[in-house]
Amino acid sequence: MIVVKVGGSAGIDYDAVCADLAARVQAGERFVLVHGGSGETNRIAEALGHPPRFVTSPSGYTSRFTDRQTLEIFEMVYCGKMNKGIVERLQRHGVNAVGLSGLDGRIFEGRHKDSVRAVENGKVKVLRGDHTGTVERVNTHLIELLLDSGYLPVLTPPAASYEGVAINVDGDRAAAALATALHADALLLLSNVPGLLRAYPDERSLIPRIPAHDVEAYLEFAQDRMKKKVLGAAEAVAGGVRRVIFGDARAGQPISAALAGQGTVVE
Ligand SMILES: Nc1ncnc2c1ncn2[C@@H]1O[C@H](COP(=O)(O)OP(=O)(O)OP(=O)(O)O)[C@@H](O)[C@H]1O
Repeated sequence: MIVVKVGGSAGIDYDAVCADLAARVQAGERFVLVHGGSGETNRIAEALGHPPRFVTSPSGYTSRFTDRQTLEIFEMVYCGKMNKGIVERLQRHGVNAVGLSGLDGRIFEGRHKDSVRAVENGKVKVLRGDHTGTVERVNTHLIELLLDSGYLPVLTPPAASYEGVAINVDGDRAAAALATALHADALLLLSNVPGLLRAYPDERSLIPRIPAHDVEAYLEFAQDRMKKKVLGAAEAVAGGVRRVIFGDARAGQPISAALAGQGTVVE
């Protein structure tokens, strides 16, 4: 079983990802796909007159401040346009994909964090009305039912809070929790970069290997949103996933290339 998370940044080639995935599914491999949608969400939020707001925590992590209106735009894009676009591509390749959010069947569950500490103009502020959280529990029953019946699950945030409220969660860390819960052999985190770069954005500075016991030491190379990927990788290996690969989803056969060892391999 392999969990693939494909991001939502500009430049990702979903046709390439879906064609590669379909061929491998048809050859008999088991996959679950998780996806993001940040680039398109930013674009649509701007167009709807409710531009995105990113906040940076005192420890340096960047996240989307998700008020109710942002959550609804987020759902339109992630669960609607992005999810159905991927399901449609897979269906065209003859794979019976089923698109679900973490809310559906409570696949992804976690605590709702209503307030966030953010550094703005050098000062720490507490912002309320945030619909975010972190996946703490993965309910795999529905996914296993689908897999056992020959469907390919295509999952996306948001998650469900314990009270049943939709919460925006990081897709990379959700995929890491999923890979752990499913005892996956590998977790692929595919995005619009060749892997983890030592000197971002210089693509020649790709870090090819990271020892599994030392992932957190590599957080220093990751800026802003890449930090969550490195954290997700650390969580997955701590959860028993033997291999995590940061791979390139911009062209070619992104899944096969990552499984062949291209990108940054954590093991
Ligand atoms: N050291 C680094 N190596 C590689 N990329 C980095 C590094 N530091 C920061 N980045 C940035 O991290 C980005 C990838 O993270 P991001 O969360 O934007 O992608 P995603 O997974 O495609 O999106 P989504 O949130 O929609 O799932 C890259 O596009 C790059 O700009």
